Amino acid sequence: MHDALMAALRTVNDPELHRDLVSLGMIEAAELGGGVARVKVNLTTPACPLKGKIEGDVREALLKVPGVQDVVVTFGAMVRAPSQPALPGVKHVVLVGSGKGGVGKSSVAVNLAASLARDGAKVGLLDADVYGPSVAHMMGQGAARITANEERKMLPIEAHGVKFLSMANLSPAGQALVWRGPMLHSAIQQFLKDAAWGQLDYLIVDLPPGTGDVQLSLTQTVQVTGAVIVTTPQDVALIDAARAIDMFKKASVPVLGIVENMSYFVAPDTGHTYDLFGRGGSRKLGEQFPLLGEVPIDTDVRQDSDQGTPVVLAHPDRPAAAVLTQVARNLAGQISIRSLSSLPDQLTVV
Ligand SMILES: Nc1ncnc2c1ncn2[C@@H]1O[C@H](COP(=O)(O)OP(=O)(O)OP(=O)(O)O)[C@@H](O)[C@H]1O
Repeated sequence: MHDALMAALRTVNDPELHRDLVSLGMIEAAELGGGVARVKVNLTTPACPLKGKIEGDVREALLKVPGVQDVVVTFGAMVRAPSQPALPGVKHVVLVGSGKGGVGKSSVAVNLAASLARDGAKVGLLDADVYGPSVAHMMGQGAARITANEERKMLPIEAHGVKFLSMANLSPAGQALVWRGPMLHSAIQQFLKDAAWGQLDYLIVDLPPGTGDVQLSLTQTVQVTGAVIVTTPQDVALIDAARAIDMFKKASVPVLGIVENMSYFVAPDTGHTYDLFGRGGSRKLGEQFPLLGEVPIDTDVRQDSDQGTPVVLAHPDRPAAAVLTQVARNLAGQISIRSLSSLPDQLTVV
């Protein structure tokens, strides 16, 4: 009967990876007892954007097998590392960049990290926006100070299920750090390599805006899975975003997708939607990059940040939070696609 179940499961494709669940090695167990088929599917990320669809397709396929009256699908998840993991213990480093400042890059980075962690992934967040580190404040840990373990490695601070490091937690509160190029390079190296990140599925890196030394230094320091570009819809922001895309291209960093932030505003009193900056402009950046989501302007995004809890956790039902959650899942899906496209045709079959 196991064979019959597996044969049926071979007809179910992962909708994003376009290969069947069996050859992808995603079926951990499949058994039939008392007319009930019990299947455990191991997803390629706990933040799988298409979990519901996979469950429906598995159910439909198994109900066609003679003797199956009911189907129980359970899920596990294991994020697969690329052939060359980014850092020891860290599977994927994802850069969050923007061409220009103030487009909401840090807000997106923080909410991506919190959302992936809430979905069950092991997540780190590195604030490499050394000129304006805001992650610590947005995580409600502006006053925390970084300590070291017995191996003299920096211990990331933990909040909202995310481990993070920020320059803001090194310097006395409210004081700016003045860094020059080589110091910046070594500071970022240390944050990446001399920190006790432990086991991480995703290390999200909030880059400084623009296309300067820090961004390049990072792409040369570790094997990066890819970059997310945050932009707003107006032409000036898009021109700068195109420049950032070009920088990543030259550094051989794949662009995993675009996030259009402050895309539109829904008036709370009338429900009217206003495209303040000309919504949808990021599609002009080219069809070749997935649009991970269009995030509306929502005062809760700012207020929750100021109060130290990302909006995806503080107000998950707000439209902006729902989009940001979907952006995180779409990103996780893109990372799975990237990691699996480099794997052989046939993986372990149970
Ligand atoms: N979708 C949104 N709705 C409302 N406010 C937002 C939204 N996104 C970001 N903001 C607010 O806009 C301001 C700038 O956001 P943020 O600091 O994330 O931008 P940034 O691109 O990282 O900026 P910098 O270039 O300074 O690093 C913050 O006050 C933030 O709370």
